[in-house]
Amino acid sequence: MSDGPCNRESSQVLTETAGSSGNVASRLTAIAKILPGAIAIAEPSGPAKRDGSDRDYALTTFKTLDERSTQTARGLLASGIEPGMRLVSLVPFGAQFIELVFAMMKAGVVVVLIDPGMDRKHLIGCLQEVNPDGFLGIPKAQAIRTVLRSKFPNAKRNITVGRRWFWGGKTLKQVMELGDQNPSLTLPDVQTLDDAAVIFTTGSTGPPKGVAYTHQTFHAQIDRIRSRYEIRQGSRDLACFPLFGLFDAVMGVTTIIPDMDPTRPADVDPQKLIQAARQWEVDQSFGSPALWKTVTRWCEANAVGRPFPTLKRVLSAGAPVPAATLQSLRRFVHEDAKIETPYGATEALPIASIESRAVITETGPAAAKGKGVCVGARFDGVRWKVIEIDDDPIASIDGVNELPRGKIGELIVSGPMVTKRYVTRADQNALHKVHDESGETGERFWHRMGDVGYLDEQDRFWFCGRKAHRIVSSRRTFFTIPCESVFNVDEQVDKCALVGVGKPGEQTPVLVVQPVDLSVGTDPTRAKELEARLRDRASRNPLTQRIDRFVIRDQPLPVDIRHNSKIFREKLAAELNDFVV
Ligand SMILES: Nc1ncnc2c1ncn2[C@@H]1O[C@H](COP(=O)(O)OP(=O)(O)OP(=O)(O)O)[C@@H](O)[C@H]1O
Repeated sequence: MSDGPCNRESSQVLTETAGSSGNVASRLTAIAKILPGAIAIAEPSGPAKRDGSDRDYALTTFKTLDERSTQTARGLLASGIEPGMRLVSLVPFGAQFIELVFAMMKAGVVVVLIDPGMDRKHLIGCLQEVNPDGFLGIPKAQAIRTVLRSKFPNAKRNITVGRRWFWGGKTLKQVMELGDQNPSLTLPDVQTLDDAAVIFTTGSTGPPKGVAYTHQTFHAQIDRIRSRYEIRQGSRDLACFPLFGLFDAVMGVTTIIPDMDPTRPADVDPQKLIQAARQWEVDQSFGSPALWKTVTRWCEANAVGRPFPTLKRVLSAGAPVPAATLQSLRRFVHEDAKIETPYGATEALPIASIESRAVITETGPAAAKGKGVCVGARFDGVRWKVIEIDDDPIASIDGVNELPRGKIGELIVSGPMVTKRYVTRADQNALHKVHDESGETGERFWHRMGDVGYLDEQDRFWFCGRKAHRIVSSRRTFFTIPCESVFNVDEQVDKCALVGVGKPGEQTPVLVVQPVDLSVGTDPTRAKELEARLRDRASRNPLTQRIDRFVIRDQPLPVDIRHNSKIFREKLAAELNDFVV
């Protein structure tokens, strides 16, 4: 497969990165030199005004962000923390979070980032497996860590962000004082291939996996995101997806921290976003599909005109975004806005992207007929193949059977943004990494995304669901996304999930439906009406003809915490299997 037009851009990307030090945090220092007085972060301070007028914000310039993170990095090193140590960040998203992540990276620390909203059992398991050298966290987090300390035998370097109570370690204030007292302490010389972070997957297919990020991974991500989305210094981003604040800072973009609970994006108050967007003339925003659904629903019911007139770049990732949501959102943002849906995974990001107009006019209507969700064309430097589905490890690329265009299989990817290994649940490495001795790709391995779909004639990927969620009956395989799309077009269906009951090979597909009006689930007459309509839809499409079991719920479907958008189909399947057994 040729890289075609990507080659020119790749050399440009390489040149851009080559000039900087290996440490991704050095990009912040470079930006601070160019834009010292520009605002890096604006964070609401005090409550929103009742009349919706301008509110107060605490401001951090790029110069301050860079200087303070350097001072803290020196303090970390002076307090005995060594490059390469793993420190867990347990600081809520905000200006301080961004500053501390840069400080840890400048000190050469491997930053462990974990979703605070993650299921408690998984959270403790993930942290235990990561075996951290310490925790940098707010008092509440340190108190819990102290109670559980036997689970973290190596966690000796603990820093409290705020007041320290009955546990040991230093406070951030003490660390910063140490930094101040050691102004000539040299920061480590970090290489691009050194580990920078451990970031966890969302856990849609079992407990979250800890992914090792090198500085190179971040460099590759930043270069591609900036170049494909034409992100310029001076932009203002309403960062509804916390990690994007880190990218903003190194791209010279101002991060406006929204007044919302980042662990519950679907519960965002759209009026607060509108107010912030107006006050800051925000031109960019990143949020999950569930967040944009909440926003568009509110705007449809309440908004007059365009509530986000300056918003020209909207990014939404993590799960498919329905064409209807995109179409609706277009009415509320700048008329020339680009609404992009990047596709990728914690292990490999970004892989592909598609703009809303292509979805609305072309790929969305095809998706509604069960063709899958087109996630677009690949990013510069990405290589991809669709191979025959296999649930076992594949040791070498020589052992894969590549499928022709249009055939559904599993997607494998390679490129500089693709991470090499899991550091927790390390057994998953064999199932997800494929060696490529030829090194033709520039990398010596491929990552199996765990997603199924196909490539079209324009080399775009059509996502058909997770490999682990496919339903294998005695007659055929059902892929979740194409089947569900056939039912999602019903105006009474909010979301639905196709899950399998029984053993793989003998599974029966069951469609579990979350109606728009949940009370339908407790009203047998209306539930029967909805079921009859869905049955009719099923019978009219060859893909869904064999689906004849429907469950109409009176509760929302379980979804992930990070995006509120990925349906936890495994939980549903377990519930149904228990029920049937
Ligand atoms: N634009 C998109 N459209 C559809 N699905 C997407 C998109 N972007 C990401 N995804 C889905 O999200 C997955 C990556 O999510 P993430 O890395 O957060 O963890 P996860 O895969 O949900 O969890 P786990 O790997 O632990 O099961 C992709 O493999 C894909 O299934």
